[in-house]
Amino acid sequence: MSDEILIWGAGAIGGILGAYWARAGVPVKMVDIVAEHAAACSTTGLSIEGPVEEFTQVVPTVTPDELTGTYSRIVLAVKAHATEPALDALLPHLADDGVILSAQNGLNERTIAARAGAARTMGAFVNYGADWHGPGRILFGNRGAVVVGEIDGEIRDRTREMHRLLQIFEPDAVLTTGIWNYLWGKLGYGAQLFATALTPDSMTANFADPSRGPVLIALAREVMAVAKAEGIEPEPFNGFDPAAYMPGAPDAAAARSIADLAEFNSRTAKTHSGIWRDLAVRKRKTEVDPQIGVISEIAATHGMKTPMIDRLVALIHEIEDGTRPMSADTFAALAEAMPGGRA
Ligand SMILES: NC(=O)C1=CN([C@@H]2O[C@H](COP(=O)(O)OP(=O)(O)OC[C@H]3O[C@@H](n4cnc5c(N)ncnc54)[C@H](OP(=O)(O)O)[C@@H]3O)[C@@H](O)[C@H]2O)C=CC1
Ligand SMILES: CC(C)(CO)C(=O)C(=O)O
Repeated sequence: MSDEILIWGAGAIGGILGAYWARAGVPVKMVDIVAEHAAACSTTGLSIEGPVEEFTQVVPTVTPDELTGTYSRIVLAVKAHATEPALDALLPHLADDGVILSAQNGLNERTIAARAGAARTMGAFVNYGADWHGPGRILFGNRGAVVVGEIDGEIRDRTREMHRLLQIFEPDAVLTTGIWNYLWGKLGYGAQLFATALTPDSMTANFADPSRGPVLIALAREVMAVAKAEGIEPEPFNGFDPAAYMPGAPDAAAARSIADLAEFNSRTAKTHSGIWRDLAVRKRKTEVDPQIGVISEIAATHGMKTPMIDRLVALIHEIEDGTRPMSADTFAALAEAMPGGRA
């Protein structure tokens, strides 16, 4: 069995982790389906670009069909809708007593636990900003919250070890007994980010637009109400304040969180979300179903309705299908689902 940490998905999130760990001398290997990217990382090196830090680091990287061996620690960093196909190829390489760490947006830990077993699943919440710019090139746009924890809340030796490893990359990384609280917080923020991608505008331009604030607030309120029904107590991070969107919270608190998110996102070199990038640059499907659609499925188990989320998912699909543009009008179409009608 190999001692190397295996990173499955060497894109924006996984590639940065791999470059930092390799530079620190941590044995690491990456796996990615983009053969040109794997070749560049292994030979000329992976260039981390942007305002946080710039360096080039060789990181051994292979395509899934080239991988051999068994690994005790695998970091999964593919988009949420690639989780199942990635697991098909990954599971034969996971040691019986090994663990998969999900470094993704969404509730992928549920999918991983169903396939790999709960004992072989660990959760992470990542909010640093990064974009894959081409083979061997990743923009590190900004530092952001990084949190790790077991899905059953216990802290084990392996959890402490993963926390120590994450601190090599992000010194402020947090070790938590409540990883689901962070993942649900990110779902609320994630819904807002999907809404910003209905338009061509930057994340910060969306959060700073007074006419869009009420829509972004209504979306997060819907997600936080579902979190509450699930018995989750979402955690705040980088300007997103879950308490501000909880049932009964004053409008002023929500408005303050929106202003804080405008401010946080004004300081990144990654101006637009990964969702916007999938739609506008990569021209491909987004993670909307496993990341956002799942919220209405969970809401239904509590007898709750999520009209804003449902409308958001439908609008993103229409952009993916080319039947709607990314525009202010498309954002306005989301506003029509607000409680009481338009903002
Ligand atoms: N980028 C960011 O700033 C942030 C992203 N996240 C989350 O992190 C997760 C990863 O996103 P991100 O790094 O941006 O995505 P990227 O698309 O940049 O990276 C994922 C990489 O994995 C590759 N891949 C896809 N399927 C497989 C597979 N089956 N086996 C191996 N490799 C595969 C992709 O190839 P291909 O492109 O060809 O599909 C791509 O190179 C997502 O859930 C995202 O929402 C969270 C916080 C911030
Ligand atoms: C904007 C960001 C980086 C926030 O973490 C993100 O999650 C995304 O690009 O989808």
